[in-house]
Amino acid sequence: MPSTLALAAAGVVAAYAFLRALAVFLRDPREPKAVIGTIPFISPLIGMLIEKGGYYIRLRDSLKLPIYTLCVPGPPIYVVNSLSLIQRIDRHILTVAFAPIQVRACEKAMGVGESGMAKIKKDTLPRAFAPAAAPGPGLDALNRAAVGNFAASFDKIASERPKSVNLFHWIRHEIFSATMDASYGPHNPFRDPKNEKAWFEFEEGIMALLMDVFPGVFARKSLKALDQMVKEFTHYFKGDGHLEGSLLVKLREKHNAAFGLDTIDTAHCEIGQVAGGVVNTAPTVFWLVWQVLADPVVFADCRAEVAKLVRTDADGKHTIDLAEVRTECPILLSTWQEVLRYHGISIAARIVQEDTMVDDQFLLKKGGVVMMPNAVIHSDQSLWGPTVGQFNHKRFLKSSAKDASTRRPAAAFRGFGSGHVLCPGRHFASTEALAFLALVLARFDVRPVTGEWKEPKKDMVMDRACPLPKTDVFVELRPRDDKEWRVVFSDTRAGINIVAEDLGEA
Ligand code: HEM
Repeated sequence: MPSTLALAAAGVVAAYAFLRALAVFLRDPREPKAVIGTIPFISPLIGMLIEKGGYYIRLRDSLKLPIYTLCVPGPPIYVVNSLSLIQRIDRHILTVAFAPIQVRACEKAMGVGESGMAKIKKDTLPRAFAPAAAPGPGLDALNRAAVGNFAASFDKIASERPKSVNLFHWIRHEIFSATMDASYGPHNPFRDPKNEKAWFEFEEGIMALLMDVFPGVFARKSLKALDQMVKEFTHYFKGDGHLEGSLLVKLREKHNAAFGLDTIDTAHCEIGQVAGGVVNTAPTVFWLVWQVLADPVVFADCRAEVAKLVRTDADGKHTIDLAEVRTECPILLSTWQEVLRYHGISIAARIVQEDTMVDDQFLLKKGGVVMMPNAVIHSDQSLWGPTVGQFNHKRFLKSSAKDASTRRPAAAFRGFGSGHVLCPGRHFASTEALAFLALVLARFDVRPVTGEWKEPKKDMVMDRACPLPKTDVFVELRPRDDKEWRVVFSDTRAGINIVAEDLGEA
């Protein structure tokens, strides 16, 4: 009689053989090579959940493949490692599409109702606000309002001298309140701290809502916060608050109405716009500020550049025009771009709409998910040269172009996406980030409370452009002088051109 142990062992072996065979036989041989892992279907899932963005770097280094298939329960996931292959996949706009991701976000994360979803699924979503965020008067007005918000907040902090803050929480609050005020104007619902609190509660559960696995259990707080914010936005739009808001919000409302969405669905959709406006900017600005403050060389270069923007009257009053960060601060700009390259972890995801052959070489099957992790491209030595692993704040300076050790091919920089999915908020966010940094450097001496700058561990979350800090960094903000500061933002109608498409190199 076989022992229970032997029976159990035989069962495990049979189950293993079955799963492995399933993983192999369910595939078409023309699909990219499969990663099955030690436990078929489960190992890749565990890698994705535990290592998050770091998993794809590890697989890139161990597999050395241009593209591979992660065999997980459900549709296959195709992960792309090669920049040239990404560019070729990008051409299949209709069959390897971004729109289904947006549709899923509307339904699962923003909670748009049935009738709204029927309209959204039928037609493609309008890219309503791109003109308001492109270089021009609309963008200038938006950045001017955000900068005005920073200036008022910095005056207040200076009066509370010296003030200790949790660096990430402080930056997240400043970016959030400036961006919301600039977007929604005097009736901005987030001026009420209870709504700002609701936003941060919602934000934590976005991934759980998108995954749609028992959201009532795993994202309960987020769903409650969503309800509260939808009520506030419904009130905002019904009361015509948007008519006093930015061009951005006015255009969005107009397009939603033309699209046939009612006020409640518009309020739901607006939650996605808030997410677009802040979830990536806050952590990216955190790493920018961290990188500049923690490295004495970067700090000295950036502060010297900002000092040139400050004009001081005979009575000691300072004036700074923060529109000049776009045109007069090449080192700040290069540092920003290097932060997006070095720390960036965005993953561009697309859904395969019908079987698609890429270059007669790789089959992407209908229903599959294509993932293109930026960190994989941004850390590829064959693209960036031997210094790829180093943070070099001058990498993107025009004068560094001749330095063979710091290559920087324009198309390999994917911090704001590329091709037909290019971030429309890139000029706004870049200007906002540099203006914030310039103001910190001009107005405060910032010291870590522990006496030393220690890099926080990174949470490589999959729904942000940069990692979230896992540990707190407390700093003391000490005003550099007692003088009055006049912060302005002149109309220059300039943009911040760092992606290949803006540089005319795409
Ligand atoms: C540092 C800040 C930001 C970063 C790093 C960032 C990054 C990105 C990236 C990488 C993509 C492409 C995603 C993909 O290929 O799947 C994207 C798309 C997008 N971003 Fe941003 N973003 C930032 C700020 C903003 C802001 C401030 C807004 C809105 C005002 C915004 C709105 C959007 C929208 C709507 C899309 C989708 C574009 C489309 O439909 O084609 N982003 N962003």
